[in-house]
Amino acid sequence: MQGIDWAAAEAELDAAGVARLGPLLTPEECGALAALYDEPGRFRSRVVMARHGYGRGEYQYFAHPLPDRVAALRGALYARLAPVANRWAERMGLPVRYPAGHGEFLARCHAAGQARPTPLLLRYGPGDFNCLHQDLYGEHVFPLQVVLLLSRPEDFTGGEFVLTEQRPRQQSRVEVVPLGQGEAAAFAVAQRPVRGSRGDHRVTMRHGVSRLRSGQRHTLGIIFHDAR
Ligand SMILES: O=C(O)CCC(=O)C(=O)O
Ligand SMILES: [Fe+2]
Repeated sequence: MQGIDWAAAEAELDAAGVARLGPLLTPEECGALAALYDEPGRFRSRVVMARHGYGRGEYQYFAHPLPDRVAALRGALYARLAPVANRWAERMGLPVRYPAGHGEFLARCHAAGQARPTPLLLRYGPGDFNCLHQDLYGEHVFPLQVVLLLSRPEDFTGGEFVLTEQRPRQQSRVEVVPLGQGEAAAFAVAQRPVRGSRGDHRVTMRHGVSRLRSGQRHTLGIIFHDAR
C-alpha cells in the first residue's frame, strides 16, 4: 500500500465517491487469489446470482481464517479510510463515528450479531453481470468498500465496474471505473455527502458490473462490516 497517494484518493472520494488506489496486488498474488475460487473449503457460502435476481454469475464469501493477504489489506485499508468515513458521517449529520482500528470496529459489528466475514471472490463468464446494489449486511455499515480486479483487463471484454449516484430531485449520474490487474478502487457503499450551493446533502450510490461479452473476470471485494 506504500504507493498510494492518499491525499489524491481522499480528494477523489470526496469529489466523485470513488477513487482508484493503484495496484495493490502483484499478478502472482492475483492469480493465487483467483485460484482459491475452486477451493470450496475456503468459503462460508456461495451465491448463484441468478437464483436471487442479483444478476448472472456467482460469488463466494470467505470463511475464517481469511487468506493472509486479504486480512492484511482489510485492516490496512480500513485504517486509511476511517478518517474519510468520519468526515462523511459528520458532513451528513450522522451520529456514528468509526474507531481508528478495524479490530475495534469488528467488535462493534460482532456485538450486534454481525459476525460472519464479508470479503468475497466473484467470478464472471460470458453473459454474466452484477445488478446495481449496495452491500449492506445489518445495522452497522462502514460507508466505504474496496474492489480489486484479479484478472488482466485483456482477459475479458465488457464487465465494466460501474457506479450510479442518485441525487435528490435530479437525474442519476453514472461512472465507469476501468481497473488494471491488481488495481483497487475504493467507493461509497450507499450514502455520501455532496457539497452544494446550500451546504452538504446526501446522495445514494449503487454499484454493479456490466455484462461480460467474452472471457473470464475475477474480482476480490473487501467490505469492512461483517454480516448478520
Ligand atoms: O465484480 C465487481 O467488480 C464488483 C464486485 C462487488 O459488487 C463488490 O465487490 O462488492
Ligand atoms: Fe458489491
